[in-house]
Amino acid sequence: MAKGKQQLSGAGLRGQTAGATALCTVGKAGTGLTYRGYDIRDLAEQVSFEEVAYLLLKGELPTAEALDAYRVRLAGLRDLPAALREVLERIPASAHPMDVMRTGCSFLGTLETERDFSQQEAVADRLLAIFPSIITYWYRFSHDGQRIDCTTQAESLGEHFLTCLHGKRPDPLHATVMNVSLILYAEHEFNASTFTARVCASTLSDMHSCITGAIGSLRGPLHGGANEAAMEMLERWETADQAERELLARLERKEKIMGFGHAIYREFDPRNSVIKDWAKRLADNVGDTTLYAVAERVEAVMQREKRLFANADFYHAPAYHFMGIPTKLFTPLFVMARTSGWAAHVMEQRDNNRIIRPSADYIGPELRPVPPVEARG
Ligand SMILES: CC(=O)SCCNC(=O)CCNC(=O)[C@H](O)C(C)(C)COP(=O)(O)OP(=O)(O)OC[C@H]1O[C@@H](n2cnc3c(N)ncnc32)[C@H](O)[C@@H]1OP(=O)(O)O
Ligand SMILES: O=C([O-])CC(=O)C(=O)O
Repeated sequence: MAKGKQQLSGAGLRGQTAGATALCTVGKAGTGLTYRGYDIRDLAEQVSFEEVAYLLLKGELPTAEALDAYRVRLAGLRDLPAALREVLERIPASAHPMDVMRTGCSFLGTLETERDFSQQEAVADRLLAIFPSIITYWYRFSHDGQRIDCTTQAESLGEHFLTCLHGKRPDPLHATVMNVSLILYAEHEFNASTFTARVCASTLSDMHSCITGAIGSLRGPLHGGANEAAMEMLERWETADQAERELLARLERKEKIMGFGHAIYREFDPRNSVIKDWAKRLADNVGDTTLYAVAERVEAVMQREKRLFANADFYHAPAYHFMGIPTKLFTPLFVMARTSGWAAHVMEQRDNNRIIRPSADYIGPELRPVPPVEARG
C-alpha cells in the first residue's frame, strides 16, 4: 500500500524537471506562454505561422527578406512523391486521419531518409510543408475519389491546407483563424508528444522516427485528440440547457470532460481566450445559434462545478467546425502546427545530448525460482 501511494505521488513525472529548453515557457507565474521569449498573445496577433516556425527552428524571427525566402521554400516542398501518393491511395476512408499522418511521416522517412544531422533543418521544413498535402490528398481520394494537385500557390501553410481540402481559395477570415490556430498549437515545452520526440532523439535516431513517435503520442484524447473528442461531445447537444443537464450527469458519473484541465496551468490556459474570440467571430459569420452557446455553457458549468478551465483544445473544436473542417481532421491540424516545435526540440536535444533513461520504482514480486511448466497455474 505504502509503495502504491509512493508510486502515485510520482505519477506522470508531474512537477519534475526533465531537461532544459530555450524554446518555450509554460505556466510561468501560473499563467503565461512564451516562444523564445515572445508572448503567445503578441505572436498570435502580429505574425504569421511561418514566422513562428522560423523562430522555433532557426532561433530568431526572420527578416522580411528571409521570410519571403522561407515562404517560397516551404511552398516548393508541398508536392507528394508518387510512391507516397500510392500508399495514401491504399489507406481506407475508415482509417483514422492520425494514423494516416503517422504512416505518411514514417513512409516518407523511407523515401527521403535523414542520412545525417546536417539534413535536420531540411527534413523539418519538408515535413512542415508536406503534412497538409498528405492528409488532404488521402482525405479527398478516399472520400471523393479525387486525386488533388498538392502544388497550390497558397501563400501560407494554413491556406494551402484549406485550399486542398475544399478545392477553392479560403475565405480570408478562415485563413486568418487558421494562422492563429497554428501559432497557438506550435509549441508547448515538455508535453507528452514533444517529450516522446526528445526521448527518441536522445537515442540519436532520425527525425522521421522522432516525429512519427510524437504523432502517436499526440493522438490520444488526453493530449491532442481532445479537440476531436470535445467536438464529438458538443455536437450531441442541441441547446445549452440540454448541454448543462447532460454534462452534470457525466460529472456525476466521474467522466473526464475533454478540452478541460491541464497538467501545468493551474488557473487558465492563455491560448483559450485567443481561440475563443475567433470561434465567436466564426460563429457570428456562419449565423450559428447553437454550437457556440453550448460550448460557452459547458465552459461555465465546468468552472462552476469543478473549477476547471477550458484548455487550448476546447474552442478549437467549434472554430474548426465553423470553417467546414471534418472533425476527424482536427488533431492532424495540431500535428501540422506542432511539427515546428517537435523538430526544434529534436534539434535542441541533439545539440546537447545524453540518452534519456530514467529509473523506475520496482513494485513487482520478490526474487523467486522459475517453476517447471507442469507446476504452473
Ligand atoms: C493541448 C493539450 O493537450 S491540453 C490537454 C488536452 N486534454 C484534455 O482536454 C483531456 C481532459 N483533461 C485531462 O484529462 C487532464 O486535465 C489532463 C490530462 C490534461 C491533465 O491531467 P492531470 O495533470 O492528471 O490533471 P490534474 O492533476 O490537474 O487533475 C486534478 C483532478 O481534476 C480532475 N480532472 C482533471 N481534468 C478533468 C477533466 N477534463 N474532466 C473531469 N475531471 C478532470 C482529475 O480527474 C483529478 O481528479 P482527482 O483528484 O479526483 O483524481
Ligand atoms: O503541455 C501539455 O501537457 C499539453 C498541451 O497543452 C500542449 O501540448 O499544447
